[in-house]
Amino acid sequence: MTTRTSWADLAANSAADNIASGSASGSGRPVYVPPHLRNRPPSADPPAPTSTGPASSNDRHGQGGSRWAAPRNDYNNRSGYGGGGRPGGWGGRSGGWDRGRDREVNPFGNDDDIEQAFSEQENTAINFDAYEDIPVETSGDNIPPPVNTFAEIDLGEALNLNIRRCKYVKPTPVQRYGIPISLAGRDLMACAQTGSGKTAAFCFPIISGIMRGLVPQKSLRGARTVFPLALILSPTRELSMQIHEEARKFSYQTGVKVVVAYGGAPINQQLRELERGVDILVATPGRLVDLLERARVSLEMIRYLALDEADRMLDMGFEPQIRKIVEQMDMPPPGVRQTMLFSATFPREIQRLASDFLANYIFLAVGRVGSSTDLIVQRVEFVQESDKRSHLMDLLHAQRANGAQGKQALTLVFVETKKGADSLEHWLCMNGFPATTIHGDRTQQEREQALRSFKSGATPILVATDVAARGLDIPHVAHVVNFDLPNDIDDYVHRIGRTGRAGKTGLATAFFNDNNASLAKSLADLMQEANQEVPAWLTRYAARSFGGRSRRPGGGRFGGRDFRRDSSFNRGGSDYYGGGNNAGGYGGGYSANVAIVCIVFSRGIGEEVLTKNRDHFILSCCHLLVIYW
Ligand SMILES: Nc1ncnc2c1ncn2[C@@H]1O[C@H](COP(=O)(O)OP(=O)(O)OP(=O)(O)O)[C@@H](O)[C@H]1O
Repeated sequence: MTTRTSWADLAANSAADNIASGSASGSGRPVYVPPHLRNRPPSADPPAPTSTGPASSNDRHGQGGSRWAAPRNDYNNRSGYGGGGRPGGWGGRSGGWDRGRDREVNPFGNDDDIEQAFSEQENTAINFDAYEDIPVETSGDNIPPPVNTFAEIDLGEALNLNIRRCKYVKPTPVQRYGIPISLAGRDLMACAQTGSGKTAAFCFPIISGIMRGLVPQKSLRGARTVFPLALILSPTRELSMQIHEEARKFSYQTGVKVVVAYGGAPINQQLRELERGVDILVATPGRLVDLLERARVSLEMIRYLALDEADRMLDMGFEPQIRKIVEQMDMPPPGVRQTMLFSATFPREIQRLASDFLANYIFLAVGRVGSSTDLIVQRVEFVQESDKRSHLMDLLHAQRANGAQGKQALTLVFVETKKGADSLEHWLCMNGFPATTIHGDRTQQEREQALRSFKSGATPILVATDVAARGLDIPHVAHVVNFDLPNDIDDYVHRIGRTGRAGKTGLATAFFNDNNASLAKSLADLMQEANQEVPAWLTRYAARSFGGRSRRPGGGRFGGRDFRRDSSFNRGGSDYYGGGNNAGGYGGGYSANVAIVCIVFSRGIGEEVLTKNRDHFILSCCHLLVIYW
């Protein structure tokens, strides 16, 4: 890799006069300076060196302690909430970390110069035509209007520069609508299709808000507790790492510091990183609870809370932890903090739970809630269990024969169990197909190594459990194979969404047999809605089946979105929903037509049935009485 000056650094340094120093004068010791104090006149210190060495965005954990400044000092000199507005516009805030001895690693690498980067924009940009006709619905009070360009949004100079470095030419629909809503300080529940740019939609307003210095800072002198201003929670370690990497790019030289904390990695290293200062903490719930219980992190100063894959974060697996973090620690309540929930799927009962975390929020749906994008060609093939391996082999051979014209085409294969993943990987390797696995029984190091090897194309087949189903943005995944279909149609939507991202097309193949009968109806409905060819045999299965675990009330393009519009929700005198725009066309959906359902089970079976069908029960019942014997 070349180590010449990156275009990003050149651009930043051309505005050297504006670079905020923030170094502790006199001490010679670099200190963390909170963002609201960084908009200072340039100091005598030299600007940051323009070459950052060969560090890549993936070597975060190998950097030892050299990346950031010494432990943060007291930063009590603060502005209050909402205080001050934006004096003098944004132009002056392009500096970042203390530039005494330490420097911010350039997360864009050192690969391009300015000219080259901008000339490449056209080629690499998202295919926006793919989003032209996408239906968008918003509901709630006083909804800020959408924008058409990033230039229309006052995000700040340094962030705008990073958006250009990312080669984002214009905002995707979820960004066009979502960013103005969040910048206006409103809570948001946003549902948009996989691969449509939700990460930036929640990161930009957070970074911009912190840059504006509207958030007070706090530290306790001598204490080791840190007080992040924003918290981004995601369900998996790999997704948290990815969000962290994205957020670091967006916040490069803005002065906003992003730190990640997730399980499976040594906590001491993460503690050290936190001690160097944190504005935005990206975390998985388990590790965050650990940090909170050790009193190493306080949520007292949280101004922004974002839940990525919010429906997953609020389903049974995570809900208790999320409630603990959000409701039982020291986080400011809804209305004081700003809360943003994002996902591609938002079952109604989860929306209901989620509303506990929000204040007078706006609901945004880009495309139908939980729909898949029609950029993904979906195929379903009837394959008996015993034939699955040979069928997969046929697919892979055909793929090889068709060739990807020198480009690395990656295949992601989803299976049900961790054992199944290991055994399929072994079998593939034995048959000459380089494969690796990612699942919960592998060490974190192995998981990260597997992902790296897959991304690089060294092992172009990744066999995965649902741990890789959500959020991961891996370029060049050309084919997703559902070797084992999931029980839940929403999981299917997220899995196939690992391909066909950012306006690109992709292919998803599912192996279906009698074991998947309960998914037939929701799968057929989903495919039909995404203009896919539904095999006649699947339609017959669908006609026979009860409907699977479909949590999609209403049906039709705009059936059932914001749950506040559901008549059964409003019946009890609830007054959540306050109007909105684009009304009309909402399907009725489920109604609470069963007062009490009494289920009598033997213990083991009953628990399993209940666990698997909880959401369905919640949808259909007001009260559920369960008796075991
Ligand atoms: N405005 C934009 N212009 C060009 N590319 C963009 C833009 N916004 C996002 N992208 C790119 O699109 C890809 C998908 O974005 P992202 O991972 O945020 O999708 P997502 O909606 O969160 O998907 P998922 O539902 O799977 O989590 C990323 O590679 C991102 O860099």
